[in-house]
Amino acid sequence: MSHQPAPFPAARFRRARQSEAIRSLVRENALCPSDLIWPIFVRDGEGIEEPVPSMPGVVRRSVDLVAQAAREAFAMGIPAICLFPYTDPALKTADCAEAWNPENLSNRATRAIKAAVPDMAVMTDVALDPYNSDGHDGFVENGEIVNDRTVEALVKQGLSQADAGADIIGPSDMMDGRIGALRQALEGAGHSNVMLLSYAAKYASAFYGPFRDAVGASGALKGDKKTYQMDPANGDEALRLVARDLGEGADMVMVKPGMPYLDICRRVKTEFGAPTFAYQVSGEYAMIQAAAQNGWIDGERAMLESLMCFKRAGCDGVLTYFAPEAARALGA
Ligand SMILES: NCc1[nH]cc(CCC(=O)O)c1CC(=O)O
Repeated sequence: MSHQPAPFPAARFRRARQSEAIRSLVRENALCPSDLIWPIFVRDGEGIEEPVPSMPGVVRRSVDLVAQAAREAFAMGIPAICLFPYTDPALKTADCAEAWNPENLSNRATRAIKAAVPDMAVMTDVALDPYNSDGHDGFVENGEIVNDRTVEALVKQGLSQADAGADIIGPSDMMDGRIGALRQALEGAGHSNVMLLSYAAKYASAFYGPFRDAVGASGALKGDKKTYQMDPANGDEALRLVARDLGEGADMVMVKPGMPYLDICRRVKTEFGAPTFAYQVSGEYAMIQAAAQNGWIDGERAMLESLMCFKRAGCDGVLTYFAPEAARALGA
């Protein structure tokens, strides 16, 4: 590509910005509802929609209302939903066995969505934090988050999600070796079509705060997640992790959080060309909503701009709590 434009006035860049018709002709990227994966929170009960205070506009839904929400989202062109369970503290045990209970909330919600909207892709989360009384994504032994025993549990969890009908399994735990172990187990169990969307470059971030409220893990979390999630100072390491996970059998990779890590999105897409997703996490959502509620920014414009920027950075799609609102704003 030549970076030497003709001298003024042969080149007037404003010509290409003079009207919406012209701007739309030269626009480099597009944002559509089909770029969006909608993360939702599932809770027990029936007919319940319970607001999450730190995420205005986001609710925890009972399974029956999850199915209804999926129907509405699919009608707006959103192709995938990602499930996060709000687990009753009484079900959190040292062995995290609820994580692979075929009747756990996540598996029931998967079956309900698949029954209501068979063509909607269901993505599930592999990590132990919703089931672990200390809020960590892995087992804790003598203050250490242990890797290999955790991977064995993650495999059981992933298999139970595949058995329930999940299309895409998203390991968000950041243990080493889990993608290879999951891929091998899925192949062995006849789930060769189940996809792995690896949270390959997941950072130890302050932007997950509202999510931990939403799944009831905030009070529970002892310490931090810095021994398994990435240091925000690192970029090259993200490329090594993506290479590793693609090599172990990931079909798609994710960068998380999103907006502060667009440089990582671009580097991952340019380097590997694999399906690349960003997670616009709870804290990013909360920032935009809070500023909009205060009248400090135009919430809809900020939402659409932030989502378009993921496309420009090379992402194929975005996990975002804004999915239904964005689809509506895009005219779905
Ligand atoms: N396995 C945990 C998990 N899965 C998704 C998120 C965060 C999502 C968000 O903030 O929106 C987290 C939080 C964490 O790592 O503590």
